[in-house]
Amino acid sequence: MANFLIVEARFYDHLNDMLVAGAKAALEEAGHSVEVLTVPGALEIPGAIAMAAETGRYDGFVAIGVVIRGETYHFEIVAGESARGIMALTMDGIAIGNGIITVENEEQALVRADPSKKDKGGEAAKAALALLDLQGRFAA
Ligand SMILES: Nc1c(NC[C@H](O)[C@H](O)[C@H](O)CO)[nH]c(=O)[nH]c1=O
Ligand SMILES: CC(=O)[C@@H](O)COP(=O)(O)O
Repeated sequence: MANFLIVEARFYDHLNDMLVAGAKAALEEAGHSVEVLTVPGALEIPGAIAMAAETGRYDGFVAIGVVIRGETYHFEIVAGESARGIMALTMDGIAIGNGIITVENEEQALVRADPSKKDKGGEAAKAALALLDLQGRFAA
C-alpha cells in the first residue's frame, strides 16, 4: 500500500469536491491510503508538494484545482505556472498527477470535475499511480 497526498487548491468548493472525490476513489480502489491538504490557490500547489515530498512520508501526489479564465492575463500565469511547477517536480522523479483543470467557464469545469463524466480528478490519480509504478520498475 502506498501513501498519497492530494494537494488541492480550494477555489471553487463544489468543483473541488467532485475532483477530490474522483481522485480519492481511484487511489482507494487501487488499495492506497490518501490524505488531503488544502492550499489557497493553484500557484501554491507545486511548493506544497515540494515541501511534503521532502518529508518522505508520501509515495505520490495528486494536484487538484480549478482555474477559470477571467478578464486578465492572470489566467495564463496561474494555469501555466502551476503546470510548469508540477512538471519540474515530476522531472525530478516525484510521482504527481496534475488534476488542475484550466477552463473557459463553469460549464466546462463541471463536465471535467464530475467523476461520472470526464473525471479529471480520477484521471490525475491514475497518472500518479502510473508514475509510481514506473518508479518501482526502474528502481528494481
Ligand atoms: N484565479 C485563480 C487562482 N488564483 C490565485 C493563485 O493561485 C494564488 O493563490 C495567488 O496568486 C496567491 O499566490 N487560483 C486558482 O486555483 N484558481 C483560480 O481561478
Ligand atoms: C484565473 C484567474 O486568475 C481569474 O480567476 C481571475 O480573474 P481576473 O483575470 O478577472 O482577475
